[in-house]
Amino acid sequence: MPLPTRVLWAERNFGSCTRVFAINTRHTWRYPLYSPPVTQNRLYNAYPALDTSYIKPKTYFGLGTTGHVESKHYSPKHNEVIEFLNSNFQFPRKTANAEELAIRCPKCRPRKGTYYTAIIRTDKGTFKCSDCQTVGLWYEYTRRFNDSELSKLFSTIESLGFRSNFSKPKEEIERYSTLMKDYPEVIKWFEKSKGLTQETLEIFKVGVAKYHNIDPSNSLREEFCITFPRYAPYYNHADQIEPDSQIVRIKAWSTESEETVAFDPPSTVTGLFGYDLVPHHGEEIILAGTEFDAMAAYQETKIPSTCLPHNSYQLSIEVLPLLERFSKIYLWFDDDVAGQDAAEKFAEKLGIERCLIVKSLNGQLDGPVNAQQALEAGKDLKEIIKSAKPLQHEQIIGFEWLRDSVYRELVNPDQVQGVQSIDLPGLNQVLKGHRRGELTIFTGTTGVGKTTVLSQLSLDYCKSGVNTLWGSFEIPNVRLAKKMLQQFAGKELTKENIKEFPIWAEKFQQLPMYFLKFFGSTELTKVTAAMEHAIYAFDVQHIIIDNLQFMLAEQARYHNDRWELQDRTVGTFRRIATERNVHITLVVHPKKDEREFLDINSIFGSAKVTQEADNVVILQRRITENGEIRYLDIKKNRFDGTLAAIPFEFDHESLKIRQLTKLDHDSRLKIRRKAH
Ligand SMILES: Nc1ncnc2c1ncn2[C@@H]1O[C@H](COP(=O)(O)OP(=O)(O)OP(=O)(O)O)[C@@H](O)[C@H]1O
Repeated sequence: MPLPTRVLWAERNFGSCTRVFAINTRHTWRYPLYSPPVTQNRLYNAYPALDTSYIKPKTYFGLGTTGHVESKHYSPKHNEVIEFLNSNFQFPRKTANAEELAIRCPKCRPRKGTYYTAIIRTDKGTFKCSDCQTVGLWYEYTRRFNDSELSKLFSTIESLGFRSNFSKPKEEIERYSTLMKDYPEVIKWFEKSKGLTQETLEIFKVGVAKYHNIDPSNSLREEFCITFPRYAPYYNHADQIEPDSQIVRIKAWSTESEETVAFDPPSTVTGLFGYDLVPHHGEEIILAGTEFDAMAAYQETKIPSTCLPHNSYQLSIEVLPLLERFSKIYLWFDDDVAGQDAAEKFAEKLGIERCLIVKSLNGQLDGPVNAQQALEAGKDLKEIIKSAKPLQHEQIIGFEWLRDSVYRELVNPDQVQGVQSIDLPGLNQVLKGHRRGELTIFTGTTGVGKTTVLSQLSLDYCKSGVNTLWGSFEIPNVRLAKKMLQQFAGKELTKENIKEFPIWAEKFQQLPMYFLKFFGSTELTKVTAAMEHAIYAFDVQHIIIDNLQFMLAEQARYHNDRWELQDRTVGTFRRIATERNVHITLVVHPKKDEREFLDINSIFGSAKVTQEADNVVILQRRITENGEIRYLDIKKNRFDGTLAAIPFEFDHESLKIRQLTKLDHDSRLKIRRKAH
């Protein structure tokens, strides 16, 4: 398809995706070709024949951020309405009248039945909703669209790197599924251990390929992998109504280590597993936890099924537009504490009136906890899905929900305790785990290693699926990310081994780790707005603020104002932690204190700081004749009161700390005592 006019673009990195402002030069840059801005992939989807000579990358033209069509009297050009609807994943539907399309109303969301209650004229862009009776011009349609939550741009959060193209030619990627038939042993494995048929694998275009396993515990070798493709709608020509589908991302999963080896490309792109199976007029979909669950659910119920795009409970903003068209969404995650928490959170995000929560246990005390296990155990998945229920309103709780939740907590005490640290098992013994909804105050003298330890710990939890947001107000993100990458790789990356950098970086990029772009003194309202957005857009569960003093620097004129501001800030973080159910770790410097060991009163500010906290951790340094010993000293633990100091040593190569065994610790102290 020829490009209608010259197009320039301005590219900016927003969160985990690159957004492209496409600007139609024929209209003297008055409005972007797409409104709101589209991702690079979407621009290419719409214009596969896009000539790169038309494009001036990485230039920001300073248009209004959402790029509204400016005039009320503007009438859309030929095909502009369809292109706009398609590029914003509106999935318009044909009607008896060739000039009219059925669309979702930009204003209302009907409580029952289909969402496609509005009609839009393809030539004028005027629309009318039969449900709420709203009538509007094209200008109003685009404006409502731009004002919606989904289209708000986000410029305060970044993730690392952004390779968004495949590592191999697309034709090769598309061939993966055809290779599966040459591996009967793999097909048999799916049948025997997962209960999934060859037909299901073919329907979902599951394939095989070799990918590098770059997990730190494995050598950097290629592994035989199962490939699960993610599909996105694709439009071949400007007036196409029913889209085709194309592969936009591959998840490579090793049968040997039973873990995800790679995402190709690593950066998040709009696309979902099995999305190509949804009929154009489809009204319902099952959103399961993993590909195995999605395939099991589809195989038994024949309802189109997909799964979460990442390996954690994260429903990122990129895929939300793909789910907007459905009036019924079944959320089928593990029937345990974490899975049901996620189901409730996602139901709120997607709209509780259209979500039904599926519980595999179905009130049973034990048994299979997800769709794939239910299939393997010979359960009737159709019956399970029939008993799915909507989320209760948050202020009205039914006894049945309470009963299930209490039961889940009783049988999964470890999950209630929180995510366990792999690097520092001693911390699990004291704090019992990393829980949502808590506020941790972290302190220690200058240069004792606060950032280093928090970087390692946050990485540790993030690897276990805790979506994390870092607010580093003292050191720039690049330096923090470099430290984190070194800890992740377990070694220093230098000029000599720079070849390994892309491999580690790509693996790192797949972690749900985000960074606030702020640096130095920043207003609290700006920080909290960015935190709120990250919680919504990336399902962030852990936020680290390093540190309070740098964030508030020079914002208060007098000493007392400073304390008042600090108290107010801590109070606000406390409220966000509780209300939004996220763990906030706040680094606070101690008062000037020369004593060898700090205590809870050494923390800068008023007593409110430690009163508001659920946990207080002090990084201590004890000088001995045999060098020094550092400790993670837990001074407050609201969960169960256990307090202890965990001694550790530091490895300069990996920048990681390692807990000292009791023997090591005692022998170091003994030398000290002997010396006295
Ligand atoms: N346990 C340790 N032993 C020796 N060196 C360490 C240890 N932990 C961190 N370091 C090194 O000390 C330096 C300072 O560490 P870091 O920035 O983590 O300290 P901090 O307490 O956050 O500092 P600040 O008070 O300035 O915020 C870094 O170069 C780091 O590699």
